[in-house]
Amino acid sequence: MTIVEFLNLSSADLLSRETLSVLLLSTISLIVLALGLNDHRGSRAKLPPLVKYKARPPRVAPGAQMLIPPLSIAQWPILGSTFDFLKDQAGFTCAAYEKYGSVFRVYIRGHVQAVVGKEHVRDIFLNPAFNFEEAVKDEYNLAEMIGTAQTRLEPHRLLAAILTPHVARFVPILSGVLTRGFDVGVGADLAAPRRVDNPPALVMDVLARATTVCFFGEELGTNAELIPVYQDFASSIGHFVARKSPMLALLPRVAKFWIWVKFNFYSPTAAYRETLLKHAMPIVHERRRQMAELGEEYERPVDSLQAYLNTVPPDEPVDEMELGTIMLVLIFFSIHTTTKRAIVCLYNLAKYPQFIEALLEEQEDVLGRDWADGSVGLDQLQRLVKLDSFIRECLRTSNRSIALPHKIVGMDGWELPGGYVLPKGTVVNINAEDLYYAPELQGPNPREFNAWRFVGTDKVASRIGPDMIVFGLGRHACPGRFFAVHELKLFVSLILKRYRVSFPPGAKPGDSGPLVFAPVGAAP
Ligand code: HEM
Repeated sequence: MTIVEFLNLSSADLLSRETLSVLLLSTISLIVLALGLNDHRGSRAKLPPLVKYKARPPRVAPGAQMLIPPLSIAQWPILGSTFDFLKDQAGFTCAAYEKYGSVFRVYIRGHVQAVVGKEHVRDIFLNPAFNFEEAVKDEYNLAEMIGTAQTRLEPHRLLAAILTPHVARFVPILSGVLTRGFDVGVGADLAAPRRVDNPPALVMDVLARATTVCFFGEELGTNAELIPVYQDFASSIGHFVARKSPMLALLPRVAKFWIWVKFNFYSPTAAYRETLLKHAMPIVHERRRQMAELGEEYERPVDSLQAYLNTVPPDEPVDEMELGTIMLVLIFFSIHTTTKRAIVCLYNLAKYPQFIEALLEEQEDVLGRDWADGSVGLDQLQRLVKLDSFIRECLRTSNRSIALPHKIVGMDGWELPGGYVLPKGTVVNINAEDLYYAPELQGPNPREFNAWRFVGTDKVASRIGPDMIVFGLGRHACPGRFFAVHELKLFVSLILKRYRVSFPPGAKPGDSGPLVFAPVGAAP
């Protein structure tokens, strides 16, 4: 939620059950605050910008100064710098960097947290002393929220078994379903330009169907009762994870308690799982019946659901809790993440039309003209190098400024240049501005959107490294990134093939708002 959205909350929002409940919890929290029992060590009175660290001194090399890094500007009680940060994330982060250097602390969204520059990325992602799950556990327990805590499922291993090996076979399926999605969402035989008022909703609809057809097959992927589950599950969890309510955003302890109450007494996850299973189980039974009856003769569907069923011994029943959770895991990690980046690609096509001609030329050279029906293959997608660079540039330029928190768990204190020490338990974020706009990592003029920035380099869109952490890095790096990039490539290719996207007359080019889809040939 931006500050503008916060200030524009209607009285209905303010009187909503959630806000009122949170207000009550907030009052309790304020009393706790007043008693000094919280850990918001951000107020000026308690923590001057640069202090000697005294309590529980961490182990440091002999002679090293024991300094914790400075706390950034504009501190308010409880709010810290939250609103300044939300108002202009990039400006706030760059100003703090300018003032304090590569390591500083911020007091945002109810926590004092550290922010470090690009030179520390490897440490944070590759050193097991830093832990992502522990960082977010202060606020919520994702495994409990999406249900994996009640099963033996490990998302990384799961995808290695039921998604990654099948990605090549999903490519033609994706192109077919995406084509149909655009037929419905924008129009199959568009004769004149059409204004789309809510492009993000269109993108979500098109991608949710395409993704879930690959995961669960045609019938479940296009099931009208399940489409809202695919679209809403992640945001229903994200509402809590991102702490969208202003009260939740500012009071992490209250938020944690609220999430605990919500997920222990009226878990939305259980309801979503039940709806999924209601539709999935008859299909599962039918597939297993045919597997048993026809054996090798059975033409097994190409989807992740079938890949999972192949692992269940024929004489054992399918564990419904496990299957339902697998479906939720796939939905949770894939749809919103990919949709968000597809929306960025869409608006960038409208903002930077100068790149379109070359993208189209490449498309016709590599794919020919009649590929959209599902005849495209993975090898062809891999030859779309200009498109790949365009997508990586979209990924590079669309990140949160302070991102990917990890908690120091495996050492008493982390020593940094300048004599600073971050004690065990500190949550450390990456300064994404420093990383994504450093010429030594990204090439010349990093603030400029250059679609061909990565052409002729080995930096493909799915390649992670200390210069690209949009998919994380190290042990927990996103296992769905190859699938996601293929999907983005097909999504952009289809738009290029069929439409010219622009902002409505008089509208300022930006990252949101209505767009005009003109059929190719009728473009202005
Ligand atoms: C553009 C789209 C996507 C983005 C930006 C993205 C980003 C991320 C990030 C940042 C992480 C955390 C990495 C870390 O902790 O180091 C992650 C983890 C994960 N992603 Fe993605 N992701 C995307 C698409 C997908 C898709 C399509 C799937 C397929 C289901 C997927 C499945 C997962 C899973 C299962 C994890 C957890 C891995 C673990 O905990 O070991 N993601 N993703």
